[in-house]
Amino acid sequence: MDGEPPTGDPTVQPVPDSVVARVDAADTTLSNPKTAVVALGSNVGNRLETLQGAIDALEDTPGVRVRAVSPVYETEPWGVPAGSQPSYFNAVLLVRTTLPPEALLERGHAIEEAYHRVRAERWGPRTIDVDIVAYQGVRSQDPVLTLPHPRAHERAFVLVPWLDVEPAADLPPHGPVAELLAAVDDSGVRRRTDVELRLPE
Ligand SMILES: Nc1ncnc2c1ncn2[C@@H]1O[C@H](COP(=O)(O)OP(=O)(O)OP(=O)(O)O)[C@@H](O)[C@H]1O
Ligand SMILES: Nc1nc2c(c(=O)[nH]1)N=C(CO)CN2
Repeated sequence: MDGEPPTGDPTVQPVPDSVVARVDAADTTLSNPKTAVVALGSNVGNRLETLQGAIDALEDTPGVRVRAVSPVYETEPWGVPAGSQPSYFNAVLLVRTTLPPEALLERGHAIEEAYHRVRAERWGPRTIDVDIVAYQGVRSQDPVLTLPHPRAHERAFVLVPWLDVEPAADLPPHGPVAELLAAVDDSGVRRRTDVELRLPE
């Protein structure tokens, strides 16, 4: 018959090159997880339970594995007048993920919503804050997702727990986290040895 493919199976259509390229690119992402640094903070409600809930929710996300969880630090609110807010619990996680950075941020926002975080004022009190501190070598100036996080280098409440889980950490373009830490005031960052966050099984 006219037009019959030479292979003999008339149902097999050739796959366009553009589709093959897209599928191959997706496969590379899936088999090539990246490391991201995620900072958590909470200063409203049961801070420890909320941080643990956020860790568990991240672990339950397809394409995300929580690899390391820092100790818990009780920290003085940064960027607001002294005494105007309750103290925070802060922690930092290392995650391995096949999600692109934007999808990881979206997941962080969904977790914030699940904890009824209210965005009323800049740096206002919150049940949970999920920040992407860094995503394996990615640099972005996009205000929706700036990478690395544009204020991480000046925040002892991020640098101290980050160094715990990654002693050789580096924060481009600022430099080694250990050196950055030496340059900031960490007097308001106290380790809470009486409480602990669990790495999900
Ligand atoms: N690396 C990042 N991690 C998380 N959010 C980011 C990042 N870069 C940009 N953003 C954007 O910042 C916006 C405000 O975030 P959020 O309300 O958590 O700020 P904040 O925690 O009060 O302050 P800060 O950004 O100083 O930590 C978010 O809607 C998000 O799109
Ligand atoms: N101690 C402390 N201060 C903050 C924190 C935080 O997590 N911990 N988060 C802020 C906005 O992201 C602003 N100030």
